[in-house]
Amino acid sequence: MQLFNSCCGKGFDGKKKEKTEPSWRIFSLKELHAATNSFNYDNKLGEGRFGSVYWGQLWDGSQIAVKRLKAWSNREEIDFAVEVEILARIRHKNLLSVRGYCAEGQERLLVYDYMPNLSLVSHLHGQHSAECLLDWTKRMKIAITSAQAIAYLHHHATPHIVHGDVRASNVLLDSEFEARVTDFGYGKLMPDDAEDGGAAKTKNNNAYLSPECVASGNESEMGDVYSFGILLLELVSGKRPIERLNPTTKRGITEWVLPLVYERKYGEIVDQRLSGEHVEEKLKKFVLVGLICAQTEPEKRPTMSEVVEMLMNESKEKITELEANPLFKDPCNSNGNNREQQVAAENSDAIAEEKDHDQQEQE
Ligand SMILES: Nc1ncnc2c1ncn2[C@@H]1O[C@H](COP(=O)(O)OP(=O)(O)OP(=O)(O)O)[C@@H](O)[C@H]1O
Repeated sequence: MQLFNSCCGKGFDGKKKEKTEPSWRIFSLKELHAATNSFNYDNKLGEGRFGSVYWGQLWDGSQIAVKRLKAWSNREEIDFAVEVEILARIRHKNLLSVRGYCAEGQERLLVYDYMPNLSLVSHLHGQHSAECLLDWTKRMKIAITSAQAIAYLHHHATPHIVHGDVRASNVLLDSEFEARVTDFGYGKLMPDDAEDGGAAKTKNNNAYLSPECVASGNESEMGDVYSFGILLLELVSGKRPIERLNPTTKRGITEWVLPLVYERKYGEIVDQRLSGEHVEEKLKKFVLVGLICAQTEPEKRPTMSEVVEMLMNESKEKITELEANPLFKDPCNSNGNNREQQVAAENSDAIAEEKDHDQQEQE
């Protein structure tokens, strides 16, 4: 606890913080009760696996989102404090880091800045989806900035952090529709004995989870890359990561996108709500990068830094290079080509036979 008190009112790194960046601190339960109208139902923003999130307003007028964790029981308090401190140290303009916490009695609460444009999922599939506020330019910006945030976690944060839960509901949007990736590093923070621990996570997170992560239950950087690939395809197409085709059949987004890429039908992949405002070359690049990230074999996936580089690279040669990846060659079509060659060969044999036959008749 000493650790936290010594940090109150200052950034951890001791550098002068910008005015817009609120300082880290411990909140009292009383203060959070006052801010959220005693966790009133009307203040509730939603509910995740680890608890409910409430909108609140502090005495200085600033708006916060308070995550009230459930099932906090047996762990030592210092574990919570230490883990929260580690996460709160991680600062990047496209990450939504925890702003403070409250640990009183059985209550454990995490405090964040309130994001007025809520989550990406609410714009793609939820309450804001009909308004279509996310135009093509905003989507590209969200893709690049969320990739940068995850790359920062993987390659620059100390310690390096595996997000472990990359998905559209964890990409929040600020007033400028800039991405703020949140809920990173929860694997360590959340208690092992939480009533809906690992199993529920695997179940709920299924659509974004890499095959190796489903098999082993272990999170990894390559697993984050896979999840990001799914997120990218979702962002471009506006489709859910898994679609139910009928009561018994489901289809993953890659299963739908890949055949369209084989036929180079990118225009059928893009979200039809965007009514043609996309740039063809950029659309192609985002789709190809999404699929390259969401490959089954983890060793074939790029790192998140490479993903950022690919998304930002404007050269046409790079797109041609991406498109030449064997992943985008239709295995059936190559059989089809063989078949075409076979049919052509059979036809030329038949023509030759016909010629022979004609010649014989003339003789
Ligand atoms: N800082 C915030 N500002 C605005 N809305 C928020 C904020 N944090 C969370 N929310 C909203 O609160 C709801 C619950 O969030 P929470 O992170 O608990 O769950 P989730 O991300 O939907 O699911 P999971 O916990 O399974 O990852 C979501 O709809 C989310 O958009």
